[in-house]
Amino acid sequence: MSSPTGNKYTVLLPTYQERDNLPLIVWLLVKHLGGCGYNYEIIVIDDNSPDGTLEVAKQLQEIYGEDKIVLRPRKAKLGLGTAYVHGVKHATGNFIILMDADLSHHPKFIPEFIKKQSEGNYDIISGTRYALGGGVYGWDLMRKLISRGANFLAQTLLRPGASDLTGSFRMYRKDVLEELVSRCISKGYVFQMEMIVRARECGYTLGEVPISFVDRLYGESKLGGMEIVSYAKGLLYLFATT
Ligand SMILES: Nc1nc2c(ncn2[C@@H]2O[C@H](COP(=O)(O)OP(=O)(O)O[C@H]3O[C@H](CO)[C@@H](O)[C@H](O)[C@@H]3O)[C@@H](O)[C@H]2O)c(=O)[nH]1
Repeated sequence: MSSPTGNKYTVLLPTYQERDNLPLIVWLLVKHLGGCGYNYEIIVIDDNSPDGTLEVAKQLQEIYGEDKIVLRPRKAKLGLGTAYVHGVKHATGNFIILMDADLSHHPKFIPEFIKKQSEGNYDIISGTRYALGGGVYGWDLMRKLISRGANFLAQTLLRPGASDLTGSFRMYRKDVLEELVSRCISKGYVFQMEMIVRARECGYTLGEVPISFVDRLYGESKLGGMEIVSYAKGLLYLFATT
């Protein structure tokens, strides 16, 4: 079946300890991309998860095919930002979707990203929790405050022209993403914010789609104290240098 838009979409799924989430997120991606006739591939970038995530990914590859599920594992946990950079090198789509593998980002929004992109011919589509129609469900008050606070600080200091700077559900033109990762120095969660700052520097256009972010049911967040410190350092660095 040919893709309704004539494009190929690569989904990058970074995984660390996502054995229980991977089968469902992959099934939902197959349903919302393959089921709508889109040409797509899913690249799983696993960082040697001790829970056997890679073995589950191999089983999914047998079910859905090697052209649909591509495995690009790494030997150690090297950080979320670098996992995306690694995945981009292997992507064959002309649009690339970055998202979490823990079911916080529902694949049902991807056709909305695709529609928005084609309506405005945007370089980047960013899913936003912090604009009208978006939301966060399942986080405790502390986690909501951390996310809102980080976003507010970044908005105030960087004025980047995107309402959700810390979110990670986005779609990029491949050449745009390649250019941005070549400029980006962040390795961890702060990568998402730096990408938007670099996009503004390059003059790329950005459209937003409201999304609902739902906290994971299985497994645990990897956003610990060290990541928060590194986010704060990254924010100050971007404020001072851009
Ligand atoms: N390969 C790889 N994957 C990783 C790593 N660290 C995290 N991941 C994967 O990255 C995704 C997000 O990680 P979580 O730890 O589940 O993130 P979260 O707490 O739900 O954080 C969400 O909110 C943050 C703040 O808004 C976002 O910055 C973040 O991207 C994410 O959407 C998951 O698929 C997780 O397995 C890593 O070092 N390597």
